[in-house]
Amino acid sequence: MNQYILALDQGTTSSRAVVFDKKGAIISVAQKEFTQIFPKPGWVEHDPDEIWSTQAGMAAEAVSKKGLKAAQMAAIGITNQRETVVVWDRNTSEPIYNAIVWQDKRTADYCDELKKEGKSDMIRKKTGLVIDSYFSGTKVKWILDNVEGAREKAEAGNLVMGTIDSWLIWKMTDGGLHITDVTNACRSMLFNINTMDWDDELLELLTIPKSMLPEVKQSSEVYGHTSPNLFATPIPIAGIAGDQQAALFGQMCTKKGMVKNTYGTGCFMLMNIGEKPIVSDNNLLTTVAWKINGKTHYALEGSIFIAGAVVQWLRDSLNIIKTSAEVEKLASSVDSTEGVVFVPAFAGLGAPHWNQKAQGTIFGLTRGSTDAHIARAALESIAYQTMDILKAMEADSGISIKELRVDGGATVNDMLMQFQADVLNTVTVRPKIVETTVMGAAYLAGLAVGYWESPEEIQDIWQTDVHFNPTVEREAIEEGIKSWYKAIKALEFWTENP
Ligand SMILES: Nc1ncnc2c1ncn2[C@@H]1O[C@H](COP(=O)(O)OP(=O)(O)O)[C@@H](O)[C@H]1O
Ligand SMILES: O=P(O)(O)OC[C@H](O)CO
Repeated sequence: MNQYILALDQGTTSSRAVVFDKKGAIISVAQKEFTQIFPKPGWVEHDPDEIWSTQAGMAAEAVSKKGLKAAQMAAIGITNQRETVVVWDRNTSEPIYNAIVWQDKRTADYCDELKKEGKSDMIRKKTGLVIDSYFSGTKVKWILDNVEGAREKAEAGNLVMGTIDSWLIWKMTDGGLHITDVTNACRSMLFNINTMDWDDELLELLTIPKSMLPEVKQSSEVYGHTSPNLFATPIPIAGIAGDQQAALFGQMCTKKGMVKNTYGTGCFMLMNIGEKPIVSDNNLLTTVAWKINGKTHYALEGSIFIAGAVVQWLRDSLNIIKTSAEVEKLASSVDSTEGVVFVPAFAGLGAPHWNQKAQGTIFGLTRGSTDAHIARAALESIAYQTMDILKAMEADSGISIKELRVDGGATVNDMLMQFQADVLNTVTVRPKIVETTVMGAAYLAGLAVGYWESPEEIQDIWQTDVHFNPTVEREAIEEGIKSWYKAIKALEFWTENP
């Protein structure tokens, strides 16, 4: 009987399940979007039960399509939207509040207080992170401080917390496992990336009881098996990684200096920096790339909060396109933005600016500006934000980047990919299979159970589809870059002078 790997990708906007074969080919896919909850400006929540029901539903669908059977799955790998956090009751498995999503800004003022108290250096050295509401720790503190009775219950040992990987595995094992992996733990602002353990000083600072925390595991090992309530045959759960680290692995950026950028809701660029963490001098994050066979690899990361989401905004709020795909045609209908610059800071600005209070702004509008100019400026903003991060990465690592491997939903847009290559003046490489996030999770699980023998075996699966080479004259591009920096400066002034 043929054996396969089932990989689950619980993303910000949808839950997906994909079955892979040994050659890395996709055998079946199931995907479902779920509800985004915006209770107040700047707040973003998900219903943990809907996350679970959509993810479990998609897993069941993927393993039963095309005559497949659960018993054929050699292992399950899990990858997930990171930082988004759930607090639930250890005894009933009931969440006590919605999941607070990574984009949620409700703890921005508290983060500013921590900065004023002079905690930035200590937190950066221990966690590799800048203080920002993006990370899970302050979100958990908010739940404990604001949900009635939560703190007492937590202190009595009755509440547990976890990122989406923990929550899914808890549900998949009927509460049998409360675990996470190093790549998710390191996004909590509670985990020390030098000692590779939860940090008591940070837990005390954020007043989070240690009893709430999951056990931290490697990214590739057999953690346990699914409960018989999920699939008739228990399947080993054998890989966990946050989605961006999974994509780095799925892109086979396994050597120091290799870089990938994922263009989804946000954009996340990661550079493999080897087995020693580098503290960034340029406002990037240092993050754990993976831990396999006892060896930890680190990455520098630049996180952009709004990338493909700006296209959704054009579609859903401005209604100037009907589908995301239409943006390419509209943006290509003009040769330039005619001076329009769009900074889509709908959720503040992430790396390297870290401006929590920045808001989306469009500069340079004239009576001649049209929806096409705005659409083009929106796409260009994705490339400019990526450029800011690439420059910071080169400065931190001292490595000049030779090629950028790309993946994620927005990479189907050839115009965007070409513009990206032009702005970076660097070749942009799109692989044949752009499902690298979920593939990364499959690889991690497959390696743990011996489905694949070694990363070298997997290396041969990764294949290039298109190389986008820089083409245009630098002059026009440099003009555009100058305008982008002017816009970022103006936005800084706007937020500093409320
Ligand atoms: N042709 C396109 N051009 C630009 N952006 C696109 C295009 N098609 C989809 N997108 C964007 O890609 C994102 C979805 O990518 P995906 O990798 O599935 O995201 P996520 O994992 O964050 O949910 C959406 O924000 C969508 O607007
Ligand atoms: O679900 P995605 O692909 O938007 O990724 C979200 C990131 O993990 C947030 O850090």
